[in-house]
Amino acid sequence: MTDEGDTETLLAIVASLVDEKPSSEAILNALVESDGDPERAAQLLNHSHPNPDNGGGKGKRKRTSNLDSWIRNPNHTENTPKDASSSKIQRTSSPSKKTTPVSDLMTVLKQPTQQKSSKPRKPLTLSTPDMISKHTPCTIHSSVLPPDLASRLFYSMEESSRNWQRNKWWLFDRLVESPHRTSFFVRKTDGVDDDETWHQSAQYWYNGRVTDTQDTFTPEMEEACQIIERLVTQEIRKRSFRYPLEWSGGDTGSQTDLLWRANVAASNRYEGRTESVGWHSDTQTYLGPYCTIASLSLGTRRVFSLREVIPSSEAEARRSQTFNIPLSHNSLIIMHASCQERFKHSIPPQAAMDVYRPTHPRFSGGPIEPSNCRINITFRFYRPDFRPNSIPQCKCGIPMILRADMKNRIDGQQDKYWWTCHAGAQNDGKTCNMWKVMEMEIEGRGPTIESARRKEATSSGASSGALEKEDGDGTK
Ligand SMILES: O=C(O)CCC(=O)C(=O)O
Ligand SMILES: [Fe+2]
Repeated sequence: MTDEGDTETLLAIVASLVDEKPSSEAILNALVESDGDPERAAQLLNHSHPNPDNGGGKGKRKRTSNLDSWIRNPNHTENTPKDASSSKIQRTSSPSKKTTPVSDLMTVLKQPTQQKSSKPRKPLTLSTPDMISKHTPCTIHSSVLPPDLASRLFYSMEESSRNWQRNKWWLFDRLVESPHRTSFFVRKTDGVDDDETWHQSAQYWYNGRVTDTQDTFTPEMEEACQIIERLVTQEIRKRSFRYPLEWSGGDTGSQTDLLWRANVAASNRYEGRTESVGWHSDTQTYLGPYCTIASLSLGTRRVFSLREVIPSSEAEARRSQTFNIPLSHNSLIIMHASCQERFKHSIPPQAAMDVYRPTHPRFSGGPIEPSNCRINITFRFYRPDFRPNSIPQCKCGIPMILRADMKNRIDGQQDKYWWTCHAGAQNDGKTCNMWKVMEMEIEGRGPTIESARRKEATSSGASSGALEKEDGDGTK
């Protein structure tokens, strides 16, 4: 996972800007006080109380035009942690001494900052499917698998996940580590075609770390996937609005066709109430724009938080709202199109947590074994038009990653995506900093909802004939 927790990102950045490391608690408090701005938080920690709005206090550091050099060459001054009283910012488990959970430059650039003068709004708990559909681009589905399959899947994943690794990658000059264990799986029988190159994409999940892992769906995952694919397809068909850049391939209109298929899955293990994943949106390198992700919860109930990133153009007019959604065993949350473009999500640490008691024993006649573990499986449809050999490479010679420009999005019609260098994650923080705008048509990607509509208009004679471009075949 390339964009591990944004709160962790902020923690590491602030830590890199101060001389003596304050506690995570002190950094979080400073971040709360500075509305999530790492530079201001570092100033608060370095000085007693500079006021950036009236010219700054003594030693106020000038923001350089290049954030990268700003992060790499902090002008350290004295360090006086400020003990702020309230903390509405999402707390995550404390970073370890050697490693600090974080991410990459583009994540930093896309921080969901709050309005300068306003206090964060109180989080709203969404406890019913209707509330979730009303406030977010998600739908929730409880008891999605037959109970015995859900139990079998939980047991098998719980057992194998004991050996899963924590993701490790470089952020600037420090090695950081995810506050949970994770693993990536490729489907044996790719639901879309016979292409086996999805195995290459596993490397991306581990932040570019070369790995021999060739995990494929277990029989229980395959069984669950077949149920989930049908449900996701039904839910997509029910959506009243489809975004122009959504994938439209394979939709013949037949009700038995599957619009959405999972060809990979990523799984996370959260032990106890403190393991977490910080604020992030999922990188869209192989998912493409306006993707749909189906996330299955097994084991202990944890809260899933969503928070809208307010576009810069609306920052003065409205404030972001955090939504908390409790996810119980055997529930599926579908993050529909626009969720990765508009919202960040997280699994925050909790003050308390109920132990999970499986309905079925691990072995017939065996005892019920309570657990404090949550397993999450995100079933993902990697698009044929974003297959590994179509991903541009940066000057470092490795595949770039794709991100939506969340802060500058407009209306879902003309939004931008950026390809950016990702080498630094595994290269002692060294990156070529290359980036470029993703251009669907020029890169020959599709078919999309938009290109399918144009094709239909052209073939029905409704078009003026100006739109004659063929859709890409997705193999580039
Ligand atoms: O555990 C979850 O529900 C969320 C996991 C997640 O956000 C991810 O794997 O990208
Ligand atoms: Fe995610």
